[in-house]
Amino acid sequence: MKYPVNEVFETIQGEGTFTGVPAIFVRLQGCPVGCSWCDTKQTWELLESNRVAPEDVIQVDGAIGRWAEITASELVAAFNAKGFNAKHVVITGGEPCLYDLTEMTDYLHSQGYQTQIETSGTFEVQCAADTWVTVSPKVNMKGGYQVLEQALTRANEIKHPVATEKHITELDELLTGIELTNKTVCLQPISQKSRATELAMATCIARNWRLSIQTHKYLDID
Ligand SMILES: C[S@@+](CC[C@H](N)C(=O)[O-])C[C@H]1O[C@@H](n2cnc3c(N)ncnc32)[C@H](O)[C@@H]1O
Ligand SMILES: Nc1nc2[nH]cc(C(=O)O)c2c(=O)[nH]1
Ligand code: SF4
Ligand SMILES: [Mg+2]
Repeated sequence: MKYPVNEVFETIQGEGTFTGVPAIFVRLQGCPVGCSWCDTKQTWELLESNRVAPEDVIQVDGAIGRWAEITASELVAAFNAKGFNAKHVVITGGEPCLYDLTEMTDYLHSQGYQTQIETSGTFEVQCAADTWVTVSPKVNMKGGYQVLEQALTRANEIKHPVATEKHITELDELLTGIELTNKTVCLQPISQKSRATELAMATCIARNWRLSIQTHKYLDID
C-alpha cells in the first residue's frame, strides 16, 4: 500500500510518554478535522498540485504541504539511505488514521522498529497489536465521535490538549466508561500558553495524571 507522506525526519520525540526518545517521524498528509490551533495546518489538504517525488519528502521540511506516495519498504530503504539510527518510528500527520496503518506498522516491526501513532481518534485506528497508540481526542470536531470510543479503548496513552477548564470537563466526559487501567492520561498545554501550562500542571497534580510538554518547541527543533 502507498501512503501519502508529507515529511520524514529524525529527531527527539518531544511529547508524551516517549519524550526524549530518538525517533523517526513519518508525517502523513491529509486531515479533515480542522483544529483552530493545529501545529500542522500544511498537512490538511491532499492537493494533486502538491504531489512530489519520494526523495522530495525525505529530510525535507514539509511546511508547504507537499506529499509523495511511499510504501513501507521504500520508507525503510530511505531510513537506511539517510543513516537514521532511531528505532522508534512515530506515524503522525495530518491524521494518520485516515489510512489503514496495519501494513506499515507490521512491516516496520518486521524490520526491527517499534512504532507509535499520534491520532485524533476521529477515524478507526488500524495498526499492529504492538503499536503504541497515542490518542489526542478532538471534541466537537469534523469527523465526529463515532469511532472515538474505539480509539480511546485501543489507546495506550490519552494525551489531551488543554487551554481552558472547558477542555478538562470535556475530557472527563470522554473518559466516562473507558477502562483506564494500563493507560497513561496526560494533559498537553496548547501552544505553550502560560495559562494553559498552569492549568495543565495543577490538574495533573490534582488527578495524578502526567504533564506532556511540547519540548521540541522549547528546544526549537523539528
Ligand atoms: C499535529 S497532531 C497530528 C496527529 C493527529 N492529527 C492528532 O491530532 O493527534 C500531533 C499532536 O500535536 C498536538 N497539537 C497540535 N497542535 C498543537 C498545539 N498548538 N499545541 C499543543 N498540542 C498541539 C495534537 O493534539 C496531537 O497530540
Ligand atoms: N520533536 C517532535 N515531537 C513530536 N511529537 C509529536 C509531534 C507531531 O507533530 O505529531 C512532534 C513533532 O513534530 N516533533
Ligand atoms: S486532528 Fe491533528 S492534524 Fe488534524 S487539525 Fe487537529 S491537531 Fe491538526
Ligand atoms: Mg509537531
